[in-house]
Amino acid sequence: MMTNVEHIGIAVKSLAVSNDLFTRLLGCNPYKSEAVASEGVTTSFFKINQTKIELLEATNPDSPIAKFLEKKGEGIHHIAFEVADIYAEIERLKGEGFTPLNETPKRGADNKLVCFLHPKETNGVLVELCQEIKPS
Ligand SMILES: CC[C@H](C(=O)O)C(=O)SCCNC(=O)CCNC(=O)[C@H](O)C(C)(C)COP(=O)(O)OP(=O)(O)OC[C@H]1O[C@@H](n2cnc3c(N)ncnc32)[C@H](O)[C@@H]1OP(=O)(O)O
Ligand SMILES: [Co+2]
Repeated sequence: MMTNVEHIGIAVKSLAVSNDLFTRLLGCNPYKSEAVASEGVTTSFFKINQTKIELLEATNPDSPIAKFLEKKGEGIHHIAFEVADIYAEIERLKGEGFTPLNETPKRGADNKLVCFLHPKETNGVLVELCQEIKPS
């Protein structure tokens, strides 16, 4: 089952500009910046108590973020939920009639395994599942 909102993903044109904006807005600096080449993004993470904000800038024109920006402009891109066992959650959601975009979890940012559901199946909200990768 999903346990909490792990992060809110926000598509931005420029991390440099938005890092400054969110630093002023939230009153704290980002705690990390990380590129995820497989997704064509560079991310920047802010954390206030248990709430995380993930800023995402596209690193190539084929990136989902580039397409999103082209179509919708800057704004909330996805909501990520934390799960304890992403494999079990994928199976549970399939049993509920959802079709995960990637049945095999992929490596995300911030030391996570991730999976996405299509916004068409979730009232127009791109949903991400995140499981912390535990040290083996
Ligand atoms: C993993 C690293 C990091 C992390 O947290 O660890 C990330 O979060 S990376 C985030 C970037 N990666 C992804 O978003 C992967 C999952 N996304 C996708 O596979 C695609 O973006 C997909 C399938 C959601 C849409 O791709 P498509 O090529 O179909 O794009 P279209 O522009 O044709 O969109 C089709 C349809 O969906 C609507 N749409 C697209 N993106 C979103 C969105 N983020 N939220 C809501 N709706 C979205 C788009 O408007 C189109 O609707 P239509 O009514 O047909 O115009
Ligand atoms: Co995310």
